Amino acid sequence: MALISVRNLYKVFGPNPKRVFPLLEQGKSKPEILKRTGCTVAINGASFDIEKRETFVVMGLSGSGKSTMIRCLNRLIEPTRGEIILDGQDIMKMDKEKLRETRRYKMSMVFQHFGLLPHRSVINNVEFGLEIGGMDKDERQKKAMKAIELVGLKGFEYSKPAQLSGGMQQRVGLARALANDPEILLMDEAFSALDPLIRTQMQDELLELQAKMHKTIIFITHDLDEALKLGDRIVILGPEGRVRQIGTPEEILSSPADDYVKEFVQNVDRTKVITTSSIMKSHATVSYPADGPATATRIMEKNRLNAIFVTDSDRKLMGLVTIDDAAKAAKKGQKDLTPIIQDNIYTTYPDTAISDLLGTAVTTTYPIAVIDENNVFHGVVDRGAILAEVTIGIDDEAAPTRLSELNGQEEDAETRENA
Ligand SMILES: Nc1ncnc2c1ncn2[C@@H]1O[C@H](COP(=O)(O)OP(=O)(O)OP(=O)(O)O)[C@@H](O)[C@H]1O
Repeated sequence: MALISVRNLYKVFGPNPKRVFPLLEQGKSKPEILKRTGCTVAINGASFDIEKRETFVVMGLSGSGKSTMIRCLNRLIEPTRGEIILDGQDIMKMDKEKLRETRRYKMSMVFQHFGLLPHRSVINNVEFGLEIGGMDKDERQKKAMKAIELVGLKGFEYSKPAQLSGGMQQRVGLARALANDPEILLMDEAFSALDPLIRTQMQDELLELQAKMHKTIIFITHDLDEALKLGDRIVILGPEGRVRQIGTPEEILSSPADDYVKEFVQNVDRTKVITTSSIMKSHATVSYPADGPATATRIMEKNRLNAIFVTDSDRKLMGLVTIDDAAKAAKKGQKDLTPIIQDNIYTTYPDTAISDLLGTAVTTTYPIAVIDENNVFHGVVDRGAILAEVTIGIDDEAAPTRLSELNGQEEDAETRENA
């Protein structure tokens, strides 16, 4: 079951927002509705599920409703209509006390501009929420220290925010959100105010932290690269506050739902996002010690292969034999594959980005074997599939031309001139 389930969520800002719904049903646009009613449709019928422990990115251009969306999830902004179910409980129906408890213990927020109290030290900032919640001093300081260590700020606990760089201030913001160990982190453009280098570093650190913490993270950004890097799944909001697509980075890049998303993603370097698993193919193997050179030769001939991978009885990859070696060994009557197994072959993992395979792809003669962390063989990626991914979307106007075509064109020109 999803941790958070959002159904038909609407937020309309302005006087008497309910009168906007008939206009929405008639398909009136956001600017038209604003003109006619003075109301702004910020979220227009959004539905999605957020799974436990995933990083769910809400992505869209300025004004598409991202901040409104994340604030509706904890009702910092009161939705106009819809349902938000958190762990089986309807947030829309919670009374003030229950809502306060949910905000305090279940979800914490990290803001773009850090939101730190300037006169308080790092540790006092981090423990602030716990203090408000009435936790005693020893316990809250212990929790705050743990969070400070987690974000790599040990040694700075008694500094004031103004003494820290932007990246460090945002670490304090993150530590403050983590201090009460909430299940859900709401991060609103949390890295957008940082210099590009620091921003990249914080993204990497968040990925590392998340690998240890396994929180459910809802991360808002207007930056597609950031969304693709951090998101397990991404929801793309259109300018009219509608959900345009929900999917993994690979799904969004490979099959954009409409022209809006297509335009969004067209300049992204796909090879950095698409991973080996999406272009992996199955490949014939022989099993050691059951199969010998004669079987290997037969399978290669049947499948028109010049080499075949060898696995042990647990499908662990041992190496590869070529058809020449296998045929020679079979002719000599050898039964054992061992002397002809080559183990100087290339391997990769299912989650490796295709861009990391390019160098190998142009040098190796054989497909690259895809294995998991236990060395179990899953399939192969070949040069053709890698190049196909790299060349998608490349404008081929200046591509090489066949010599015969060039000659043909000259002949045509001559014929025209003579005519
Ligand atoms: N308090 C408000 N009153 C009226 N309109 C609002 C209010 N807050 C947001 N809006 C409008 O709602 C729409 C969505 O705004 P929102 O801030 O959620 O978008 P966003 O995607 O987060 O944009 P940005 O990245 O610029 O913050 C916009 O058209 C905005 O002008």
